Amino acid sequence: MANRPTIVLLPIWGTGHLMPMLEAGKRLLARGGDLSLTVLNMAPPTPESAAEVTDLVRREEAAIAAGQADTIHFHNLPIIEHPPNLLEMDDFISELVQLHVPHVRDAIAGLKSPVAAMIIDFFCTPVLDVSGELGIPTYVYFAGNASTFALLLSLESNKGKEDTVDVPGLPPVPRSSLPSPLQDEASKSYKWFVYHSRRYMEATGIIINTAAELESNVLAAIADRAPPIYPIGPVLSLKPPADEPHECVRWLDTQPPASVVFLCFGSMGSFTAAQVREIAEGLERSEQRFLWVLRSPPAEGGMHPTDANLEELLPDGFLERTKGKGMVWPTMAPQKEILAHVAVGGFVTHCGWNSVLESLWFGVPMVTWPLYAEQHFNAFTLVADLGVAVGMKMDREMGNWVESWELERAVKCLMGSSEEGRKVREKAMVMKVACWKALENGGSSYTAVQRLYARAAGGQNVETPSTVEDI
Ligand SMILES: O=c1ccn([C@@H]2O[C@H](COP(=O)(O)OP(=O)(O)O[C@H]3O[C@H](CO)[C@@H](O)[C@H](O)[C@H]3O)[C@@H](O)[C@H]2O)c(=O)[nH]1
Repeated sequence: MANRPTIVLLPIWGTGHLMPMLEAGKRLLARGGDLSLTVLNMAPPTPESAAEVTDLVRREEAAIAAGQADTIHFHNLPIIEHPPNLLEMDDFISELVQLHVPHVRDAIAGLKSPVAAMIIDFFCTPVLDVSGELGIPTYVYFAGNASTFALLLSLESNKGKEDTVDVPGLPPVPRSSLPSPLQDEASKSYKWFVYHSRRYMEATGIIINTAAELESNVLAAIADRAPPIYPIGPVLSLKPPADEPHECVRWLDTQPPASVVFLCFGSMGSFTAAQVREIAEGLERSEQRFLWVLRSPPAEGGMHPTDANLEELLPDGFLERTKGKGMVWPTMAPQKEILAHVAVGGFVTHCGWNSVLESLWFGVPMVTWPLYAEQHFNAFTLVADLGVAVGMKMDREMGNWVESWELERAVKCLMGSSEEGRKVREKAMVMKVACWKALENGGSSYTAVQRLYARAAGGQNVETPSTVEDI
């Protein structure tokens, strides 16, 4: 049907942002109603991220053709000249979004369908000018967790604080755990985040990829300081297992239950050759079984990690000595399938929020190795608040350097018989149950999607609890 009302999604590129927003949109569609989604795609700034987005859109379009025809439309925004690549990543994204504002206005004006609502990425707040002008209810989609949202809301009240900062619902947060852009209050990135956090207040609602049970203290503490919050997660894009299992999965099939520690560092994580050697030594000494996704730093001028040359990087004889007990995989791996495998007992992660949710979904406890973005802050909350991870000592000034003995200690602690490891494993299982329940019919996230649908799409006959405590 050509003119059914549409919900416009405005994601930024990158798997960690685009996929969860699309999945959230699909959850709204799944609630029925005569509704479609229109995804406005900004041109990604690098060939790698462009390939990633093209691939994703192609797969989605194939799926739509196979059954969901006519409900999701992809609309490419015009290619614009990028701001200089020398900017910090967060500045770059915010400035790029700002340059897109007139094109978003034109794209919406050109739509044949009436726009019921917009859902925009949390970097896209300049677009609130357009939705305000056109009178379109607009929701901010927060792809990170509620704790990070609460941190952004409290930026200005924490200005000038030296050792720790106060985030509603959390224990005092050491400044050293703040995301890098928020450590320097004079920086442009910091100012951009203050800008975004002020503009969140103009949104019709805030959708967060979390479950009420995961971050109940934080959600309760910010309920009256923000527009209505919809914790609808975990929003994961889980696919049925491939017909032909991946090589990593086949290798896991040969390992005992809960015996393997999995190491993987997101879409952008990579290490220097010296750090790779340190990891190898730590893993070998830990005597734990492992599956290690190892990627090398980006090529000059690039932003994405490259495939690793294992022969060059790993210590002499490492692969031979760890044969049968360890596997090193030199490129992206199917992380969700791996975390779902019964042989996996622990996860050394960069603490990207999607990776954390995927780990909790499968009840896998973690060791934290944050690298960039808000990951140091996530690591703090995973250890100090949620209790689902073992922390590691690292030198942030030295590119998040971790000594081999520290990795050895943390991995043994997570996988072995220590009291700390036992508690962390137990808590991860509790969170797994909470996450699954949240998505069940009547669960907290299920109900939050109902509330959102009722408001954003004008759905009928749905229960509408009015506060976070109600869900
Ligand atoms: O070899 C790999 C590596 C990654 N993934 C997947 O890629 C996604 C990675 O997402 P995430 O863990 O969130 O990491 P980033 O891609 O680094 O995500 C960015 O966006 C997140 C959400 O805002 C933030 O929490 C992160 O800090 C930020 O870096 C996950 O679904 C992984 O399963 C794979 O499947 N295979």
